[in-house]
Amino acid sequence: MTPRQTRNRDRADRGIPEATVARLPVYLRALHSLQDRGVATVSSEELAAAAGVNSAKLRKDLSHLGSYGTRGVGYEVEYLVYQISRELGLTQDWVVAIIGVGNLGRALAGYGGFASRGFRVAGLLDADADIVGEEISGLTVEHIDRLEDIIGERGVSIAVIATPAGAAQKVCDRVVAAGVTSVLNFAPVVLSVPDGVDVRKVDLSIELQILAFHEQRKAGGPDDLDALEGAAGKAAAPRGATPTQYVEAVEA
Ligand SMILES: NC(=O)c1ccc[n+]([C@@H]2O[C@H](COP(=O)([O-])OP(=O)(O)OC[C@H]3O[C@@H](n4cnc5c(N)ncnc54)[C@H](O)[C@@H]3O)[C@@H](O)[C@H]2O)c1
Repeated sequence: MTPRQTRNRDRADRGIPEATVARLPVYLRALHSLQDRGVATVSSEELAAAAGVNSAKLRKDLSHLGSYGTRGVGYEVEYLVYQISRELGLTQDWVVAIIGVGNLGRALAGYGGFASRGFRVAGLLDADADIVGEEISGLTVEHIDRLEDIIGERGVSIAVIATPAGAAQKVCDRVVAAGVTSVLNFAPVVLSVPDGVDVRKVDLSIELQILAFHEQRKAGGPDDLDALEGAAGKAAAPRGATPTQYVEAVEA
């Protein structure tokens, strides 16, 4: 069993809800910014406000990690960063391959923030012979024909798909067949994957549409999110929800 599978099983055994897992990166980001400001301890109210959730939910989430804070003092920032990082599997390095090295793939390849968070880009792959061989951020773009070898040789565990929509499912099938069980999909298509494979989809146009909705509301449009949620027949997003929280609520 891989370390990731072991951790998932442990998490399932301890019954950490998926919704809690989805909020842990948000807490971590807030904690990192507290660390940057030299803050050593934080109350649940402060951390909850920084993360945009209510403090009761935050305390419940953190209790799943066995972290209860100290009455009157709060949580020790450094230790909480460690606990959440450990839970999310960020205390080890993850090897990432980016497939599709066009506008988006290049931007992702050049982003320095992955490495500092434990994600090492070890492969850039493309189908276009004109792009293959190009050097981007210290890596040479390789041909998609080498996908399976690269995944195996370099221990790739996360595939980032930045191909056009029409190519994404086939690429996904190949990475999954090669043993990758985590896919970050930027292509505007819903990928089908077997059980045991996690796909996260990033869609900036959805985020923009939600911001447009909030803009309209600020300008005196529909009063709140209920109309949109009602139309979609979905559960209510928290009032003042960030776009990401809104999407999570709508997708729940
Ligand atoms: N999720 C978002 O918010 C967001 C934002 C922008 C673009 N996108 C999507 O991301 C994808 C990439 O956008 P882009 O602007 O970089 O496009 P692009 O055309 O610049 O790049 C796509 C790259 O994929 C390569 N490619 C095509 N088929 C392939 C295959 N079978 N295997 C490997 N590589 C292949 C192409 O050669 C090209 O280099 C598109 O699907 C686009 O719709 C998503």
